[in-house]
Amino acid sequence: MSEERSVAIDVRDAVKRYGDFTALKQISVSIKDNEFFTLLGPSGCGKTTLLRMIAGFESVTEGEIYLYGQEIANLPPHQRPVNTVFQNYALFPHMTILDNIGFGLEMRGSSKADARKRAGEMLELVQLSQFASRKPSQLSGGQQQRVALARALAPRPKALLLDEPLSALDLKLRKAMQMELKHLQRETGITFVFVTHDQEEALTMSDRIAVMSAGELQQLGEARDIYERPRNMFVADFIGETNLLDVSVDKIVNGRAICHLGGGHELTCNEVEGVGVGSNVHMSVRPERLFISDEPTESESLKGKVLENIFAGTDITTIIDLADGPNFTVRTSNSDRGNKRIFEPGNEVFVNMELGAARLLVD
Ligand SMILES: Nc1ncnc2c1ncn2[C@@H]1O[C@H](COP(=O)(O)OP(=O)(O)OP(=O)(O)O)[C@@H](O)[C@H]1O
Repeated sequence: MSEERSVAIDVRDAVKRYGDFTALKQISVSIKDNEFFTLLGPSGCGKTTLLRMIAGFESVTEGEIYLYGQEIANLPPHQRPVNTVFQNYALFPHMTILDNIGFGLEMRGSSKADARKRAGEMLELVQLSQFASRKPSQLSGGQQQRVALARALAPRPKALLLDEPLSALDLKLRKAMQMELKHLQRETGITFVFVTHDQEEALTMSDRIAVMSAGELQQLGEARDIYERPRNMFVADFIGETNLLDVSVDKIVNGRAICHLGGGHELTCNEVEGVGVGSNVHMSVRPERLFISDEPTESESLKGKVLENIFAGTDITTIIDLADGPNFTVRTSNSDRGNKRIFEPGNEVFVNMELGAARLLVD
């Protein structure tokens, strides 16, 4: 992703209070032009509130929001250069698909002819031209969602705000729509701000992700960075699966922290500012970054015993018990199984990982 992109939406120290309750605590994020940006977090973390503040459906208690350089506190929703797609589509049931898209354009001052022309183009974009004269109830859930997208894109917003737009769809359709949305964003070059509580969806679709919990920003970065270098316990645990262990820092050598896991086992982790020798902290290592062997194969190697194997189609999950230490979950892909021995319960083995796979977490 190019770094020169200009800032589309700039949220500066935004606070949202509902009476005594603080739903957002000083959030700052800069969303770039043409970016697929995701607000990710569990239910109640404040992501919808932030999206609604950008859209203009909620006031900002403190702080500022700039859209393309313009402070928008006093701008009503319909005057902001953004449009929103809601979870429940909110299509007009008595209107045809074409009219559903054209209606909003006419409300904004387009002539009937222009509105119909633009609506037709939008239906083509979402590949629903053949359904132009149907009513929403005559379409599937996925098709209705595409109509909602076409309608939101029709007035040429600079940014599209999407509030859990795929959550009403079944898993298969949802996966297909994830790809479609991603393509649509690339094709139109419009900034997408996408809200979801589904970490896999966020990782699949986003250029960058802001992970939120309890009204606070936990980490902001590219999908891969967030997955591979989670900053804290919350992010490591919320995104993907991980081995989350209690460790104590024994030594700091050349910018690396040598950590004790119990039972005499040691691992080398990254050094973290503010975490000194003697600190009791948490460590995360992803199951797919671990390899099992009967001899140590990497500099980071821990001795243990296989407890069980769980077959899950594409991969096998193995639980390894370190003598007097914690358990590790190891994921071995089935695709390269020919090259890898599958160890049986009771086998004495080593759990190996590259230097850098184990990450210390700040809290
Ligand atoms: N109008 C309101 N009055 C009082 N509290 C509110 C109001 N709207 C939202 N909240 C609270 O603010 C917090 C954040 O809500 P928000 O809808 O932004 O969460 P969310 O992360 O989008 O969750 P979900 O995924 O469940 O939609 C929640 O605790 C919610 O109860």
